[in-house]
Amino acid sequence: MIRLTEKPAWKALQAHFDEIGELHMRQLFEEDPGRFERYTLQCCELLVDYSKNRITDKSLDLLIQLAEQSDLPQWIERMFTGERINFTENRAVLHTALRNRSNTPVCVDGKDVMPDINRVLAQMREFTESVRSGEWKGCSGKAITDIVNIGIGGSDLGPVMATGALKPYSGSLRVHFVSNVDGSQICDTLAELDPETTLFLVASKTFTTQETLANAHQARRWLLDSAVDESAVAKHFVAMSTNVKEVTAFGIDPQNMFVFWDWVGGRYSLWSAIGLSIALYIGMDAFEQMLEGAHEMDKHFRHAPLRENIPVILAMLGIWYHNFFNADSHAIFPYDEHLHRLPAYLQQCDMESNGKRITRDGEVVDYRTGPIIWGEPGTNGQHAFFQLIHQGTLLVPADFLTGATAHHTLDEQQKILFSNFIAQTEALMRGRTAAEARAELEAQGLSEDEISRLLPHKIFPGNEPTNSIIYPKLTPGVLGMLVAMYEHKVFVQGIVWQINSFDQWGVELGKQLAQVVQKELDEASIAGHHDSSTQGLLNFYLHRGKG
Ligand SMILES: O=P(O)(O)OC[C@H]1O[C@H](O)[C@H](O)[C@@H](O)[C@@H]1O
Repeated sequence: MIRLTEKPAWKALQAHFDEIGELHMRQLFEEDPGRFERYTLQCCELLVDYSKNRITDKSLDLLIQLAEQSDLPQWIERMFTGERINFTENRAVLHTALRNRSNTPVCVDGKDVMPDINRVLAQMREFTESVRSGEWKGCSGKAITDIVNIGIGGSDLGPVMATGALKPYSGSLRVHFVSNVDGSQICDTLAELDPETTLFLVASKTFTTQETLANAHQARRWLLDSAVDESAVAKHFVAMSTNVKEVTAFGIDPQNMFVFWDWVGGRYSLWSAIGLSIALYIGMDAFEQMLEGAHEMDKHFRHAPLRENIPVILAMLGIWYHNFFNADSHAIFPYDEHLHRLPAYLQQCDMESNGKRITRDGEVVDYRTGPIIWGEPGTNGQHAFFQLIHQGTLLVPADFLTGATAHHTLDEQQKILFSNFIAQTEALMRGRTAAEARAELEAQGLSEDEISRLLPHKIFPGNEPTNSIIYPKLTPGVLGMLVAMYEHKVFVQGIVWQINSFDQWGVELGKQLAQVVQKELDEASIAGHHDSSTQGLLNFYLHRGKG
């Protein structure tokens, strides 16, 4: 494998950066009135305007050449056709099959996975309809009113994000999420609930995750405290997992189990049975609309030429900033309150996928890989950290997302929201020159002394890159498209960076050490092999702050 930094397109990008790295977007817009037309892409209802980026046609040519020199089209096919591209875990990567609404066969080792997928979707439909209609009864004969999803990481973040996003489509069931091993979360959640009308969904791909099992056992004890006997578990617990053995060992009837498969990565699993809480909340029809939206994006990603391909363009722009401008982070700003957990969801999707430093050849990389993903909904961020983006010293490329229409009827507020979306992306691009700042201060009637004192503080460099991602309304289909768009963006970057985006060995070490420490705490005896900091903290805990 040719090292990334040895590729001709990489070297050409380096030279190109030296030429245009300082160029201001203001100038690019002034010189080129067709910039919006040329630098926008559409997939169904989704419009992506990437014109406010520090690029020219040549930058795009070179970035696309880099994608080609990374064999991206071949890698896309390898993923969609079920090759075991997650080679450190020897697994295929087929979350796209979960939303393959055209139902064409998708084979892993010669076996079509579509019949199994369709079987679980049918099982989810039957179950969700039964719970939502009140036909499914709890152990005392009452209908279910509250769903508690117990899971963490990929078994939590997707459902949390999607149920938040699709709240306007919800029915009468309330949904709660317990992920943290901190007992406060399950205690606070259960305190509001009635065991007779609560249904627990234990969501865990492996069914061995410590946090999830601790919370699930606690929920089971809470239920049984008020139930006549253990048969209540069958009416109040279901599981979504790949591990039948552990689900059975926990005491959940395999009849109440919704399976998925090892070729579904945890952080790509909201389309699978892990999405059961979403389906219960919004109904199976709306859940399938979400799958359809994702499928539209999959078709676009698989078939659109690289230059017109939304995830490819977003990915290559990210590479442009992280690798050539040395940007450390990428921000996600949804101007859509319902997407308030999208940044958290994308943190796992992106950072667990591309936070790697070893190439597919086992070498340490000599370039940056995955960025820090962060963000908050607009307009809240504006009143908190936007100062740094406008006038600080760091370059923070950002995605701004919004819907043209809201689900509420407060048109005036929607207009204010949209105005802010537009104003921020414009201000970040244009900035404010010294001459503009001076003119403003003069118009306020300030003395020359006051003007020269204030002027440097009133200048905005601008030239901060943003993508504007806009849709008519946040429907299940649009949400599916958005999430699939980001999944594929992450895929493209992983391919170019020559890493495996689908394993997550980096989460293991902490888990192993926690077990050692837990044993020491159980025995109230510390083995003494820790460093002085760790030892001191353990002593503090054991003596409850007195030692
Ligand atoms: O679904 P589970 O097997 O319980 O795993 C939950 C989470 O555990 C680990 O921390 C992994 O890093 C995540 O990718 C995964 O989503």
